[in-house]
Amino acid sequence: EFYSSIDHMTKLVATERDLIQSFKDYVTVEEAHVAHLKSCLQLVESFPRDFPEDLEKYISNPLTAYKLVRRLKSEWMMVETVTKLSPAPEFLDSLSVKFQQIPSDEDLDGVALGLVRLQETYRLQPKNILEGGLMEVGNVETLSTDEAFHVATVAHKNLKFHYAYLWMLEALKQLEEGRVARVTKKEVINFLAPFSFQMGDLAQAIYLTEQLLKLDPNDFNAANHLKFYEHMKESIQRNRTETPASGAHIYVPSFPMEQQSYEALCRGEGIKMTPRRQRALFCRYSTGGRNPRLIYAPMKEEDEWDQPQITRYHDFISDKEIDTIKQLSRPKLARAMVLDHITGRNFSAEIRVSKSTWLTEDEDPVVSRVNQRIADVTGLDMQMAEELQVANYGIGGQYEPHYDSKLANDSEFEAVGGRIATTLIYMSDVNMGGATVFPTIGAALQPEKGSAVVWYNLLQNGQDDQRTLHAACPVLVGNKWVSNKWIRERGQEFRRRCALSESE
Ligand SMILES: O=C(O)CCC(=O)C(=O)O
Ligand SMILES: [Fe+2]
Repeated sequence: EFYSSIDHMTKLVATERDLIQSFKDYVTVEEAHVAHLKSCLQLVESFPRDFPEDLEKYISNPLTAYKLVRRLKSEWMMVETVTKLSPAPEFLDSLSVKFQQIPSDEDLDGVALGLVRLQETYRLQPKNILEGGLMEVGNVETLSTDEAFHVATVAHKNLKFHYAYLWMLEALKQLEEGRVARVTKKEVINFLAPFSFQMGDLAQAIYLTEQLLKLDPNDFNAANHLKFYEHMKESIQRNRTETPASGAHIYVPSFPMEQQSYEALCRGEGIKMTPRRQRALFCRYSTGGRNPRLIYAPMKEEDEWDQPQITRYHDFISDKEIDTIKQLSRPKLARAMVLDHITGRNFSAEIRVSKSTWLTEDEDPVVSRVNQRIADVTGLDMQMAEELQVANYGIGGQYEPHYDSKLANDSEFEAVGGRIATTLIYMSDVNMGGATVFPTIGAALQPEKGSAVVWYNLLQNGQDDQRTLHAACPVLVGNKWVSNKWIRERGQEFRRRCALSESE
């Protein structure tokens, strides 16, 4: 599928351009064909049409007989051939091959759902989206009535009722303004009227159902619904204490605290760093403990967080190295999987929407160079580290809160231990959204192209550090590329010493 990676989506632009050209070529050939048909028509129209009463006499002229038979045998046979001729079979064939590159229904719903997910996280109304919220990148887009209707139905199918409602209202508003659309007012109101009731807006349900009856006075369903709504209204007015049945169906999603905190952090709210603690965060040049490779080119090291320590290395990787890594990954990118702790199987899920792949050192010297640099700045042993993972996030691309260290059922676990540390390399800036956030501690890291952040997932006593729960916020505008390097416990015994106390 396309929607989970912007990189793959860009290919669709080429696909569309290609389709336009092919279709144009095809129409040219069809036009030539029609011109040919017209000339045939002209020819047959010149045939005699006024025959004398006495056909027998007429046909007994051998020249006439000859001409008639010849016409039927030759000209009409030609017409038969020409009309049966498929003018451009090769074009039709190539077109059907190209159609295979057209996104699936799943893709279409995926991008719509991505949009709704962004709305949820960043609290965006349709208005914010249509009137410039996303225009920073300089391309002004808006949604047509049919598109608004589609987004609404996808949101509804995915139980995102709040946004389904708002987009459906937007579609209706556009129709009332007289916009031309394939969807009709009746279809929209048919959806919206009972939906208004479910959303707790009885007055609107009544108003809309009346509109339906105006459009079609014989609408039996609408008449019945209206009776029911009127009855509800009366009973509410009669007995104000009676809880209105409207609203009974409202789906109120209850997010666990962590989820709320995650979304707030993504919006740039709720960052828990006191000024006092902030003053204790520093920037310095690091030689990785007099590492010979860093002595002459020390790393720009910055404290991002204190408890637990999260460190950022600026200019960790060059633009050229990034280009190479992207180039190596592009053909291999596939939808990222998550591990099911119960079955031990990998599966694709909305909680992780991105495409990823792994790069080995034999693929290019850049991979070993980057791995070496990770070893140099962390001072950890790379023998048991996982290969370099590269990920590209698509529209609404995200990774919901998780622990990198959680690797139940990992067969390697016994041999090489848990993921003691994570190095996350940002290979792009992101225009809007896409931060890496830590909901438990209230930290948010902005992607900065070329920088890398490092943290320990395990405490010094080897247990999971619960504070390292983290997430990749949905990308709102932009194309996010990252690389992950997970370093395993085994081999670090002499690099990172065990703690003396239980909880360090
Ligand atoms: O992309 C990010 O910001 C974080 C990615 C992440 O946490 C992961 O892939 O495990
Ligand atoms: Fe992670």
